[in-house]
Formats: sequence, structure tokens, C-alpha cells
Amino acid sequence: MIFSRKLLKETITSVQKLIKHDLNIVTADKYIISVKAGNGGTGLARYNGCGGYGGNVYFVAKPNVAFTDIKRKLKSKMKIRADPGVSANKLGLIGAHGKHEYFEVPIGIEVVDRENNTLIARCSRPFNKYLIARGGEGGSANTGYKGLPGQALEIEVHLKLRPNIGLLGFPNAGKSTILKAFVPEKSVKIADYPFTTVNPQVAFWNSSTPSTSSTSPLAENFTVSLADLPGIIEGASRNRGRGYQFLKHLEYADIVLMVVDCQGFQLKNELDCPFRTPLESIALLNKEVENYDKKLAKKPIVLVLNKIDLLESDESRDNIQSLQNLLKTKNWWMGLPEEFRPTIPMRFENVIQLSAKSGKIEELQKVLTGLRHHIHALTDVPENSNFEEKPRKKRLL
Ligand SMILES: Nc1nc2c(ncn2[C@@H]2O[C@H](COP(=O)(O)OP(=O)(O)OP(=O)(O)O)[C@@H](O)[C@H]2O)c(=O)[nH]1
Ligand SMILES: [Mg+2]
Repeated sequence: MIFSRKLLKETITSVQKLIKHDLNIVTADKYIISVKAGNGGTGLARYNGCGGYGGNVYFVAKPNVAFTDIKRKLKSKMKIRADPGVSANKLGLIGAHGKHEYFEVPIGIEVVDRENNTLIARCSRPFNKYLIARGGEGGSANTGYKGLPGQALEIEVHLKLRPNIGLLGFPNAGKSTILKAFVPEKSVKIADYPFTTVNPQVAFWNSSTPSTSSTSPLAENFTVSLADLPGIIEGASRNRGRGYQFLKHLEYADIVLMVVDCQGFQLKNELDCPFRTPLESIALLNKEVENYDKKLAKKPIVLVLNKIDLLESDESRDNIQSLQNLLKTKNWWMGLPEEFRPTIPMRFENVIQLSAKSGKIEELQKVLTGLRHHIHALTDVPENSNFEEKPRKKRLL
């Protein structure tokens, strides 16, 4: 009996651990939902009766809602509906308004209208409500006593991670190995083939470095979130290799950690996948990032030249040293052929040589700690919603 209790406790603990671990793996970061606001109720022409307005559909940003809760609540139908307005009749000349639908979503999601690919709302303010679809006007003399239809639209909701530090690089560069070096207790999938990481995953690193600045909110002991993203490939900004879905997670990153294999990169040993030197890889990553979003190329970026333990000759070590020196200059890209040159060349905050596999990442940690003035506390949510609500018209009757 005692034994089985112990076993049960152990099982519960390991399941809890697993769940905790799973929460940090982002298995879904986009849903498609059909939204329909309520139709207006019909009026009654003979008695000048007015139908009620249809209900609106709102999203309410809530801190304790997870992205996957959306799917859990909507199940496979993925539909959100608000009530129609009540029609006028002889006994009730003013029809009641339809009930609004308030749907809870996690903070930070973005809502895009699929028809014209426009951003409808950025749900960034906790407990704020965001109008997604407006209910139809109730029938009255204005509308010829017809109830107007509520807005109907198909939307995409996007989860964008807000990591303090986002890892960027071609496949196999060693991004996950770096994450693992930061958080050795986390189970991270690492392998010697491209696309090992298929879903973004987030880890938390606690730095207990003594404070040098009294102004930083994160002085002394601070925790930063790191997002390990799947490797992108050339053409990622045109969504090749689902690149768009991964680059979007860097939009809100405070610092981008760009990782490049110091021996260069080739996706496959095939003609249409040419070998890229480390410098070409960096320039191509720069181009992908700027094509996706110019603002991204201007973020604070730390560049890691990884796998230096694989450099065998003095000559190759010297070459990497010269490359490191070149990358610290403003015009690092100028010697490249035209097709590699970025439009917005990145200015690296720092360039580091590393062997992530060895786990010795103190220098990188020091550099990131030195950049903590760029890092927002994990609770900060930038506010930039400008969506205004239009009140329902007052009716005279
Ligand atoms: N020798 C050496 N190998 C490394 C180093 N860092 C990573 N590797 C190896 O490189 C391979 C790829 O490492 P990952 O960390 O999975 O690379 P990734 O960038 O996360 O790859 P994707 O998830 O496919 O984008 C693995 O076999 C690692 O063990 C390093 O510093 N030195
Ligand atoms: Mg990986």
C-alpha cells in the first residue's frame, strides 16, 4: 500500500513535470475562426416599430487564458456568434438588442481579417475589450424597417511570442544547443540534421549577475525568456519552409540572437542548395529578416559564430578571427557580391565566437547581461491598440 502511494506520487510529479514542460512548447500559433455578429431585428412599418441591434462580437484580453484554450472552447467548429436583435411586434414596438458575445483570448494575440489581410485588433491590454464584428442595425424608418445583417468575417488569430531573446539562424546552426546551454535542466531536442526543432519553444534563464546599473528594472537578479525557433531557410520571408510563421515570433523579441555555423551552411548536398560561407549566411539571414519586416533588422542583434571547436587548422581559426573583426565594423557587407548585399545592413551589438556544445557560454551570458537595458520585464506588455468602439445609435422611439 505504502509502496503504491509512493509510486502514485512519483507518477503525478512526473506527469506534472511533463505538463509543465509541454506548456513551453508552442504547438499551435495560429487559428482560423468564423465570426458572425448578430443581425438586426426587423422593424414594424405599420406602427413605426424598431428592431433591436444585433450583438457585437468582442475579444477580451485575459492574462490567465492560454492560446490553446481558444481551440478547447470552440472545439472543431471554430465559430463565434453573437445574438440577433429582437424584431418589433405589435406588443413590443421596440425590440431588445441582441446580447454581445465576449470571447476571452490571451493577451498579445493579433486578429487578422482573412479576406483583405488587415489587422483588426492587437489584443495587448489586459481586460480590454476589442470589437471584432459589429452587429447589424435594427430595422426602423432609416432602414426601410429591415434589420441589417451583422458583420460576418473569417479571421486568423495569431499568437506571437514575446521572448526577451529570440534565436535566429539557418537549420543545424546550433540554436537549440545554445538554449540547452542556458537551461541545462530543460529537455531540448538537438540533432545533427536540419529542422530538428519544428515548433518554437521557450525557456527561462535566470541571471544572478550583480547589478551595475541602478536604472534597469532588471538589475541584479533577473529572468529572461529565450525562444528557440525552428531554422529558417532562404526565402523564409516569402514563407518558404513556413518561415513567416517563425519570423513573426521575433517581432516582439527585445534582442535577437543570430547563430551561424562558422563552417558555413548547406541545406542539402544538392545543386539547388548551394554552399554558403559564414559571411554569406549572415548576409542572407539579414536579407530574410529585412524582407519580412524592416524593423526587425534594426533590433539589437548579437551574432554568434558557433562550432568553433570544429576549426582544426590555425588558418581556419585566423579566418574566423578576421571575420569576427570584420563583422564588428559598419561596412561588413561591402565586399559581398551584389545579390548578397542587404538593404538594411545589421549593426551587431556584439559578435562572439562560441562552442555551444561545450556548454561554456559565460561570455555570451555576459554580453546579454550587458544588454539588459534593452530587455523588458516579462510582465510588460507594450500597448498599441487604437481600435475605437462606435456606440449603438440612440433611437427616438
Ligand atoms: N561540434 C559542435 N557541434 C555543435 C555545436 N553546437 C551544436 N552542434 C551540433 O550541431 C547539430 C545541430 O544542433 P542544433 O542545436 O540541433 O541546431 P539547430 O540550429 O537548433 O537546428 P534546427 O532545429 O534544425 O534549426 C547537433 O548535432 C549539435 O550537437 C558546437 O558548438 N560544436
Ligand atoms: Mg533546433
